[in-house]
Amino acid sequence: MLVIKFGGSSVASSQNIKKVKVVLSQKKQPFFLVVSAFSGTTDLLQNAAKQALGGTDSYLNTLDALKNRHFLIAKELILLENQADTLIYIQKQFNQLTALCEGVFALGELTDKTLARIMSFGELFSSFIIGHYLCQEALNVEWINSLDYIKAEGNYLEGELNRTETASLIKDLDKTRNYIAPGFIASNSKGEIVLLGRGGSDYSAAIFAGNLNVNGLEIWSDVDGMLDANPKLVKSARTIKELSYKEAFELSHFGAKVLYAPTIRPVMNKGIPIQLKNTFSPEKKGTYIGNKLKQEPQNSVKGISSIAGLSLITVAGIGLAGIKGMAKKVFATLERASVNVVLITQCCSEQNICIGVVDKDKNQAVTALNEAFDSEIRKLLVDKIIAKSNYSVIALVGDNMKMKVGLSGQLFGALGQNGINIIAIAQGASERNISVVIDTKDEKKATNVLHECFFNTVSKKVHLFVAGLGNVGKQFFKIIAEQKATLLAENNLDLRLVGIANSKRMVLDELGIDWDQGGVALAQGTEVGHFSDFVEGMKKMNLRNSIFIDNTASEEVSASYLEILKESISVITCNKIACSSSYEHYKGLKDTAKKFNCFFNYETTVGAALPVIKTIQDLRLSGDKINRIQAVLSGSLNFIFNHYNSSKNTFVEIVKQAKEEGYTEPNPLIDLSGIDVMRKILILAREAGYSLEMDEVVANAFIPENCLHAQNATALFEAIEQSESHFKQLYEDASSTDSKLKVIATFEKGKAWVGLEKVQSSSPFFHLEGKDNIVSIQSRRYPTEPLVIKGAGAGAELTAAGVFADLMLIINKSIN
Ligand SMILES: NC(=O)C1=CN([C@@H]2O[C@H](COP(=O)(O)OP(=O)(O)OC[C@H]3O[C@@H](n4cnc5c(N)ncnc54)[C@H](O)[C@@H]3O)[C@@H](O)[C@H]2O)C=CC1
Ligand SMILES: N[C@@H](CC=O)C(=O)O
Repeated sequence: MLVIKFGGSSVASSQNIKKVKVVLSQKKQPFFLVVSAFSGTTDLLQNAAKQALGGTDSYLNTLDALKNRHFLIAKELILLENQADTLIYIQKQFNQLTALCEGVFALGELTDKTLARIMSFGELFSSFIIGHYLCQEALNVEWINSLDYIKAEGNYLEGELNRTETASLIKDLDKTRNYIAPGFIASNSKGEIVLLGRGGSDYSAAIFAGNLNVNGLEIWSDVDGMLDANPKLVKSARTIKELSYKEAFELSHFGAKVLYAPTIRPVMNKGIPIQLKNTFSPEKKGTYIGNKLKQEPQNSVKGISSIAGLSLITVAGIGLAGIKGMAKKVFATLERASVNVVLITQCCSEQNICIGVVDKDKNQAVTALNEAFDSEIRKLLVDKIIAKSNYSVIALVGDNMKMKVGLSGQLFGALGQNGINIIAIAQGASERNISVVIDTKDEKKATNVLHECFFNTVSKKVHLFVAGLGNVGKQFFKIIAEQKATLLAENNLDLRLVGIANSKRMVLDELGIDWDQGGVALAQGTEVGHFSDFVEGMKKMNLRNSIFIDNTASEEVSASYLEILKESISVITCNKIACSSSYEHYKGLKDTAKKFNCFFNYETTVGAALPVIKTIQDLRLSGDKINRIQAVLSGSLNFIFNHYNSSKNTFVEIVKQAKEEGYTEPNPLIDLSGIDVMRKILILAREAGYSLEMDEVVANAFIPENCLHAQNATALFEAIEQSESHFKQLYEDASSTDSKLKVIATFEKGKAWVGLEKVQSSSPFFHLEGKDNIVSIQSRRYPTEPLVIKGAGAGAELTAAGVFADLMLIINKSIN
């Protein structure tokens, strides 16, 4: 014999009940069928009772709607000539139900005993209707009333099973016949109705299964089995194929609603396997729970469960340390107050015991504890006891977690990397469950982080927020659009664009924006008042593995890094403003990134994609000391002076060309004035370990005053045009001595300076072609022959590639 239980959604309509019949008719052995109420019925019955208690007659409408639904389903399933018995039964039961609600209405009183009676009708209706239908379909089932077989005592809404009496009542049932019985309901020794708790139909089925010692228990619902995480939180949650009883218990206890936790014990004791199946996809295997696990689990962690609505109560104080019986007093007090303890932690100093309870119990628990410890509180041995709410518990579950070294480290590391604070930790000696308490606002993020961390078949999502869709920004989008599929296939990485902003608009979309359509999405985005709107949106989304990328030249955007890093969101930038702002701010950004377990990468601020900053950092890390840096750091200025020939073209033509080719800053005055190079040498000096400020960098401007004061690019071009003779003079002075003009930045002995110099063919800078940069570093290890980095140092595509490299560096360090 099999015991088979169908949940509320499986019997929600006549069509669904027909599917149930198909499943049953394929069974090759007798079955004992347990059904839930048609979905939503128990809630409506409870509502009707509460409406009646509230003194409004709206309960009558609720009951009417329920009656009509039950009549309708019965009429759709049962042939006209067979309907009478069923309809009469339903009508009689509804008469009783209505009378009960009228009593509640008249008395203004609703006891648990009455509520249990009212809520018991759903399963009685459903089992009776389905039983008659199955008989009509020749499945030959006998309807029995669970009230006559399952005995429970105590709380009317969540009774405690009387095992002995239940066993003696069930044992005489005939295992060669088919039965149907209502789930959820039992009766006590006085014959009153007692419920088995919400979800109790699973438990009813397990009680029948255990006592009849059947071959198996099947639990059919509208999901494919037990998932490895809550699918409402984790879209990539997958069905677990097999679980031990204990694993299933841990998972169902901690929130996996597909199986009511008490269900496991009655069948586990007899070694009866449980199969979780989907009524709407019966071909799927579902989840097997039992002793005979066929597959060696690949992952030590089988599932991640979570429950919200937890309050933490801390009993703390010097009076707790070393005094025997304090813990006993805490738990005895909570037991007397009927408070269920979800989680306990105590540190070895014994100065505090932290208890997790569900929110609804917190006031009761706090009052009881404060009363019990009144004398200790008065003597200041124990602090006044308070509860803090809005917490969630997340648990990793798996039998094979035992003795797995490093697992907790992985758990804490993954959460820490995403800025998720762990408030309390609990791990049993069985090591089957490690639970952490976190703020509920982080529950979804944490569950996803852990799911990606412990189930390596799931692709890892990286959430990207990008500011700037200009020259560099567009190239960056293009690179990702081209690389996305390869990254997914080869690196299991899903780079998801969840936010874009430019100076005018922004879009935020957790589901992801197409990398090919960034511009289109942005054009339809909302207008941005201030960049802080975008930052607020990022914070609110609170997504795991978040990275912000600044492809702008904006001061406003760069001013937001600190706030972003404090959210544990890494920052990548090619914008030089933040790194060349005050030393204190620059240092603060680096320190904040470390403190909040994230990264601040800005390799492209010097030499575009050339590995200049990384090289200096590595030299220092390995103990080298930088003594001197001499460099050509402006791609655009090198391009301009390499291409300007006063007899063939004008200076303004070349500057315009440099801008068009994407080498200059959005405002080319930043290049021509020397500011861009000053910023760069300042950044390099700081990376070399010197706390220099921008106003300490000495620069000799080579453009005339009228150019220096131009307000925008157009005005600048006009001013340059008017000053052609100045530039011609510069050119001729250099070429008359076979020299070339180079803007050279130098850092030496704690000082930095920038200037236009005439270099001769003997100089290593003489042959620097096109838009190239060169950085020559002298250090303790490279005292005479410098370490030289040379190559193209400007261009949107190269810079975007450098930004992408910074992104992959972060992903490789933190996510993979
Ligand atoms: N072109 C190159 O070779 C290199 C450029 N860079 C840096 O790349 C950055 C970007 O340069 P380009 O792409 O040429 O500039 P661009 O002017 O073409 O694009 C700038 C983008 O930033 C957006 N933006 C401006 N203010 C904003 C704000 N307040 N909020 C949001 N978005 C804002 C603009 O709407 C635009 O989409 C600059 O900081 C530059 O120094 C760094 C290394 C090399
Ligand atoms: N405008 C810059 C671009 C790179 O930082 C330059 O000319 O080098």
